[in-house]
Amino acid sequence: MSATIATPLVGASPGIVSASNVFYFLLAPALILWYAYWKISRRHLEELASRIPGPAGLPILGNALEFMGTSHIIFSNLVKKSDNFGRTIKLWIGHKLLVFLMDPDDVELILSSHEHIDKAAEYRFFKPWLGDGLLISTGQKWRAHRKLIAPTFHLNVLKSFVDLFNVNSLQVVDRLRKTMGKEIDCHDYMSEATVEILLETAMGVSKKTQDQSGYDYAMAVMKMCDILHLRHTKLWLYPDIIFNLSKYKGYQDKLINTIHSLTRKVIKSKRAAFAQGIRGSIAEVPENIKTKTFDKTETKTVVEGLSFGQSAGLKDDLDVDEDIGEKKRMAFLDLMIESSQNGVVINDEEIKEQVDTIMFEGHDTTAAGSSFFLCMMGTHPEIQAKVVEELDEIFKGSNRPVTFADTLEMKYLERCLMETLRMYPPVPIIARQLRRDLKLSSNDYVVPAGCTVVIPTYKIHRDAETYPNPDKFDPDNFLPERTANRHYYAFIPFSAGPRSCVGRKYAMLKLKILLSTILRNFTILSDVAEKDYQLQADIILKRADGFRIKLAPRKKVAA
Ligand code: HEM
Repeated sequence: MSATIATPLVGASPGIVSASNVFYFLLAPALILWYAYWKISRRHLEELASRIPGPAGLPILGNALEFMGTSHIIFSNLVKKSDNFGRTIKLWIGHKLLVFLMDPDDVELILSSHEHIDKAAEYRFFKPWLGDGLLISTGQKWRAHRKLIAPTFHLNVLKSFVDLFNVNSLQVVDRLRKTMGKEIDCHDYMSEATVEILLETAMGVSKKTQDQSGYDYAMAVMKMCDILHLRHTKLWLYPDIIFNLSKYKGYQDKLINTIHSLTRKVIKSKRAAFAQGIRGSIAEVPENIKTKTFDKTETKTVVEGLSFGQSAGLKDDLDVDEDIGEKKRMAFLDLMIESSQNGVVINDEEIKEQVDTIMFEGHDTTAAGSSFFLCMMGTHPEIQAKVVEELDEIFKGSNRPVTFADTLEMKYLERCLMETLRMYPPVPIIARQLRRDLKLSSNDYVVPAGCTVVIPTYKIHRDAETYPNPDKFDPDNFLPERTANRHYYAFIPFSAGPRSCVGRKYAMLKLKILLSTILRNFTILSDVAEKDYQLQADIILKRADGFRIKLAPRKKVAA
């Protein structure tokens, strides 16, 4: 159908104009008006931004060219460039303003706030995968679900996981034993193990009943993170309309399908167990691994601060002292299913979103943390020897499994773990959307509403004013006398405040059991110096060159 309209304005010849001519005739002024309105609405943001220091950018593109090249090149360029500025830096990616805050006083303003809790717009790329789960949701939904989920990671729930942490750690040791003397990428082993541990503990299903290996799931997650990182750094892939036309969309759909098929199976098998009246994990623990017989720790032990990854003096909703009652102390997926049965707090779709979120956040972070730890042990044999000396003191050559009480004795190992998380924080940046102008504490700058505030944990943890000799792996950075004098917000591997990591205590307990079990069995060897690590930050911090180590059997100390 031809769309023409008569117009008296254009005379008799030809007497009519096509609708498309009118459209283009009106489009130009409309665009000019829209641009003028857009510029005026951004005047405040641009004016405040102009006072904040940052590298010079190009018209329209801003600093987008800084994000060219491989993940490793982008990461090392940004880290190097940021050394030329102070603790507040701005960057423009096209029209998007990013303000990096590195002063712990300013970091505190954001992380301790109950107002600045909205995640940055870039987190929306996670949506097809994680839906509106705890990591990205905000407002009332986030508050209600945080309140529901945080108690499922209470220490008393975690203690019931100790045996399964042991069983799974011993199975990793069996897998690693087959690699003696060969160079391996330990991240492959850690990813598989951390997925399987999550399945058997927080999800409470048996990994044997899942007909997909933890490794396949972990690899799909890793590739998904590559795509998300690409979208974060390549300006043209921001709009869905362009991304959906790119080759990456089909690839992403396939990966999400692999990831979601595991989630669906997990929920299905948990529901089936629930229907049979089974509560708690259905994964089996062999009799000889059950620690009940020798762990004499009081059930109500409350351990805060550094033992569980938090700067001494900081508290969050995981540090609840009171015993919250037997009924409420359920593991994550048990509680989700039970709550959904009355449909009020959480519905089926929301359970899926939360399971996807916990499966991702719970495995990839700890896989990176444990892999960096093993590399540190290989690169610093003298430090490894001290960790082993402490383990020999605790276990006296016995093969017995690790108890909760043992983990509290692993003070030196804990300091090495903290130092690993300082130098190689698995979540290297945290980003929030600012809804209101924010006057900084450390200087006179005002960060404008509408920008993305970036908290670069990696840089904050390597600040020479806070950590003398920041690029040296020194577990003594976490001696009580040193931590006591440090700003709480200068060490934030698990973030802090109301949106801190809900899995912080889970991660610390699991890592101590997993890593001590590996070190009791093997000597870790590595000939790659830290300066040669090729770091990349595809959402989670990793080594682009692989986490390469070798293992040798360790001789047991006599009992
Ligand atoms: C070494 C291990 C871990 C590290 C370094 C880590 C770090 C973090 C960080 C920095 C955040 C804040 C992210 C942001 O604001 O964008 C976070 C959030 C979160 N983490 Fe972890 N995490 C670890 C392990 C875990 C584990 C084991 C779980 C679950 C079992 C978990 C579940 C979560 C969840 C659900 C959130 C979102 C919390 C919220 O927004 O309310 N994490 N984590």
